[in-house]
Amino acid sequence: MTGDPDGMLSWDESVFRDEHVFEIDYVPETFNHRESQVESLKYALRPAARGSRPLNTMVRGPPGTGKTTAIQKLFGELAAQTDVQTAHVNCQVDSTRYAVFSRLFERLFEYEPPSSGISFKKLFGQITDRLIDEDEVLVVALDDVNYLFYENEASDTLYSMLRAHETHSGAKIGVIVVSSDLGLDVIDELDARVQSVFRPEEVYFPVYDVTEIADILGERAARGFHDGVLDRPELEQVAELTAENGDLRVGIDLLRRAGLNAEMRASKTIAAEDVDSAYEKSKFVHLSRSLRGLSASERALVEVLVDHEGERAGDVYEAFEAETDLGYTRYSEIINKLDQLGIIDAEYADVEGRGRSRTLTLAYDAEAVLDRLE
Ligand SMILES: Nc1ncnc2c1ncn2[C@@H]1O[C@H](COP(=O)(O)OP(=O)(O)OP(=O)(O)O)[C@@H](O)[C@H]1O
Repeated sequence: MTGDPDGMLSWDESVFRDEHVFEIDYVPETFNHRESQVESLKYALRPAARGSRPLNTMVRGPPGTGKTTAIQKLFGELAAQTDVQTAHVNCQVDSTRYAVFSRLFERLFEYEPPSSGISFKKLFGQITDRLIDEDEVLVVALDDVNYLFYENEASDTLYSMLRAHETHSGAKIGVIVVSSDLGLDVIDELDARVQSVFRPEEVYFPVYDVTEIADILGERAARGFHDGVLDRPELEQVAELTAENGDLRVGIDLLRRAGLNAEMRASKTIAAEDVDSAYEKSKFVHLSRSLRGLSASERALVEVLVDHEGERAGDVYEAFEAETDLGYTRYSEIINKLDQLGIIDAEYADVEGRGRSRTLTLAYDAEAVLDRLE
């Protein structure tokens, strides 16, 4: 970087060489520290490259541990080197069986199924016919599959997919289910009829340790910042804060925000204070992501809770009903989902004279939640 020697940025300078590398959808060039997981996935997928049905796989691990990235990388390789069809479905967005299969249709045919709505049976038939006619193998990654469980759609979705080769002879579909909800026992929560046909290979993605985090983020910083912008002590500071949370996304967001903070001070280098103040926002990346996927009524409950923290579920319901007109059953389902997502805590407590009742609290600072709902 050129400029005056006092370490100040001039108007036409930036600490960023390429800010895009800090964005959420950026697929990194190098993907270290996940060698054994990638090997296991390759082993499961290898039959597909030979034209056979791949082994079904269950990928588990906390948020931000590289699960999606590993699959994207392997799908990219399959697309470049084989005829295998791959489909990555984000179940946070497509959270019903119909939506999932619409996405598969779109992937294979390169246009959306008719919006007038065709029956599931027909949609499914068109997908399998296509695979049989073209003699293609399809690998489906159901990413964030926990969302299908929250909507009670997981068993139906998997059952159709796993039995495709029986119901439509010759259709070869393999599935990779990906869950970052460690409280969810995927197999246990499926219906018995699904359990009897689903014996997946298991691949676990543990959190990265602080050394691995520093290595990965150091590499990202070298691509994203100009030389000399981020020194070792600040990189280590970022790595330690990230390790506290375990989600690599926190670290990537932290790098970008710390860079912006340095620029705000017109400084050519990131200082410890830039990292500290960035962390006040970056530590909430997970919350932001969870909130983004919520429906209007789910958001409404979060909003109601901001004013009714710590109250009993029955009392909170009155305020919720006034906002949404929804019944108690749906209300209970929403509580369960928000609890599983870690946005709220719903804990049973004994209430005098009224038996056991759930008390609802936000799992995060109310102000941080409100900021991110807007
Ligand atoms: N080994 C790695 N090398 C480089 N970047 C990585 C690595 N692992 C993860 N990342 C980056 O961290 C971020 C989160 O990774 P990813 O989305 O793959 O996590 P995930 O485990 O799928 O998370 P979630 O369960 O929340 O969906 C991504 O931006 C990705 O680029």
